[in-house]
Amino acid sequence: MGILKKMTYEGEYLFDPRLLNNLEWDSVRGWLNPHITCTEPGESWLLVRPLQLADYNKGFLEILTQLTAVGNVSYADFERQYRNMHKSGGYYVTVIEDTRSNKIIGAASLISEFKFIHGCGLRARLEDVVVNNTYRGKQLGKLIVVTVTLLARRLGCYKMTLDCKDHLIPFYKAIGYKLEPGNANSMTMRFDETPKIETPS
Ligand SMILES: CC(=O)SCCNC(=O)CCNC(=O)[C@H](O)C(C)(C)COP(=O)(O)OP(=O)(O)OC[C@H]1O[C@@H](n2cnc3c(N)ncnc32)[C@H](O)[C@@H]1OP(=O)(O)O
Repeated sequence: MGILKKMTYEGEYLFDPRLLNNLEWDSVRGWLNPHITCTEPGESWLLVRPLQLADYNKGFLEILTQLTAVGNVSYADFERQYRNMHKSGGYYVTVIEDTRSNKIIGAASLISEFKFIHGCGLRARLEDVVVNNTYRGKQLGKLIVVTVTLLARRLGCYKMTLDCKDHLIPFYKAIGYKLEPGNANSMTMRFDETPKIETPS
């Protein structure tokens, strides 16, 4: 099974695309109106899938600049970091492609983390959510976030958390995220505005 699984996606996708099939979309009915899913996103030209190396040339980094500073990332940098993520495991960078233009128009990352607590459980973090500004307001933000959230559930994570600006609280509340009383603070210590990309030894 291990070898078969590797042959079908390794090198092609950051993670096995079959993980996005048959997620529990019925459990989130009402959050997206009309109801769309990652496998039936409402338009034939919308494709929700794991990140690929080829996305470097499909505008993946360009849309991330609508979220934060990306810096000068060469293809070699991108490939090294992609392979770091693949090797490390636990990185589920998911994108939406407009197949008419072959451009990445949305992205969100689920990062899973092994814990000793919660019975050696797995927790999830939501990171780097963005939709290209010309495609906003069409539920694609909700679609990509709910996709990776359902994926976290499928992976067996006991919770998924995120940090966001105040004005986005209603966006996340509409898709099930809650501010837990006494537990909704986010604190930061910055070491570097543009962290270096390094390969773990
Ligand atoms: C964990 C993190 O990564 S937090 C960082 C989030 N990303 C960013 O801030 C990057 C810039 N912003 C974006 O890329 C987009 O505005 C996103 C991803 C936040 C939302 O994408 P969209 O495709 O526009 O979202 P979508 O169409 O699914 O909107 C759903 C609802 O959220 C609301 N909403 C969307 N964006 C915003 C916003 N910036 N501020 C307030 N409300 C918003 C919409 O009004 C809509 O409400 P409705 O369903 O009642 O009409």
